[in-house]
Amino acid sequence: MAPSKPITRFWEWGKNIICVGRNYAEHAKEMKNTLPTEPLFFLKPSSAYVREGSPIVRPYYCHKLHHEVELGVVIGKRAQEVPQAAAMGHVAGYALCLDMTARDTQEECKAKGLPWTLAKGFSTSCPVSDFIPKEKVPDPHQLKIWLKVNGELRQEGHTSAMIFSIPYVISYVSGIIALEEGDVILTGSPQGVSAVQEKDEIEAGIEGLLTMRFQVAQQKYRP
Ligand SMILES: O=C([O-])CC(=O)C(=O)O
Ligand SMILES: [Mg+2]
Repeated sequence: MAPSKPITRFWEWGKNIICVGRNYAEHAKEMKNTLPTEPLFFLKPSSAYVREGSPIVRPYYCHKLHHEVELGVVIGKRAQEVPQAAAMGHVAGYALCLDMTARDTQEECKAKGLPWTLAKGFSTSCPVSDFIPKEKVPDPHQLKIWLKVNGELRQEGHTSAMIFSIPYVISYVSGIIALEEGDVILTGSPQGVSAVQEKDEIEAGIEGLLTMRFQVAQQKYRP
């Protein structure tokens, strides 16, 4: 059944957040990762969304919280086993997303062969902008995305540099996970990821379309 809320507030729908990793060669290189031959992907829980006005909270177990600025693709129509040629017909629009990453935890998970959930799926790990309808974006592979910390430019990337295009990612993922209306695909981070501290101000944008700002806070809770 179609959700009754407008897709302009997709982050309230409780749908899937699918994240592609290592989709920009320069970022894979800075992380000393090999280039993927097929998209690498992982999930965040939908409760990971956070909106402007609320802080990004560094988890109590993390000492190296990294920002990754990424273009989010918002699915508008269920997609299962969709060929590349039809993939863009399943897109409702876009959003700017941050794939906040507990990098030290991720390194530990990689070394131990454990899943990345603690590193990628904690609450507030997916700051998200307003919805951008697809009509406003003639070509999603011609966007400049950027991120500043305390006014200093840290990331600047062009979506033309993606290794796997948006139609390919939709086609590939839809052959494994059925995509639903309101799902979002984070398309991977360009280079320049770096650590942020409590009280840091993160500003990110898609050139010519929108900007968003978040402050970093520290989780006080200990189990
Ligand atoms: O954290 C990573 O290594 C992968 C990732 O999310 C990205 O490349 O955007
Ligand atoms: Mg990422």
